[in-house]
Amino acid sequence: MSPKVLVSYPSKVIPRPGVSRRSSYQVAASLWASFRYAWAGVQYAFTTQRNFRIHTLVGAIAITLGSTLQLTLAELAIIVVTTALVMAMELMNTALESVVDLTIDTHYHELAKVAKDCAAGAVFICAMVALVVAALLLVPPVLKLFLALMP
Ligand SMILES: Nc1ncnc2c1ncn2[C@@H]1O[C@H](COP(=O)(O)OP(=O)(O)OP(=O)(O)O)[C@@H](O)[C@H]1O
Repeated sequence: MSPKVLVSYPSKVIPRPGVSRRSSYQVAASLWASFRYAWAGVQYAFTTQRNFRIHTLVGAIAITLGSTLQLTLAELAIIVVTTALVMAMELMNTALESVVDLTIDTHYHELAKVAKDCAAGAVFICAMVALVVAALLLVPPVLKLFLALMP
C-alpha cells in the first residue's frame, strides 16, 4: 500500500483570518513592528557575522565606485541587486544556522552538516557571481581611466 501523502495542511495549522499563528511565541502586532523585527535581524547579522560585514563593505565599495565612474543607471542597478542578493543569502544562512543550532545544540549530526554546508554554498555561489558581475562592469571603466591618465 502506498503511503498517504498530504496534499493540504490540516486545518489546525492554518490560522483563521484575523487570528494569530498558533505555534509562534508572538507575532508582529503591526506592519511597523514587522519592519522593526526585520531591522533587528539585519543588525544582529551585522554585529555577529563577520561575513555579513564583509559583504556589506564590498557591496558599498562597488556601488560607490560604480557611481564615481558614472556607470549607467541599469549597470548600477545590477550591482545593487547582486549586492542585496548576497546580503539576503547571508541573512538566510544565519537564520538556518540558528534553527539548526536550536534543534541540535552542540551535538554532531550529518544532516546538520548538510544543511549548514549547503546554506554556506548558496552564499558562496551568490558572492562569486556578484564579484564577477562587479568586475565585468567596473574593470573596463577603471582601465579606461588609467589609459586616459597615462602620458
Ligand atoms: N551540529 C553540527 N553537526 C555537524 N556539522 C556541523 C554542525 N555544526 C557545524 N557543523 C559544521 O561546521 C561548519 C561550520 O559551522 P558554522 O555553524 O560556523 O557555520 P558556517 O556557515 O561556517 O558559519 P558562518 O556563516 O558564520 O561562517 C558547518 O558548515 C558544518 O560543516
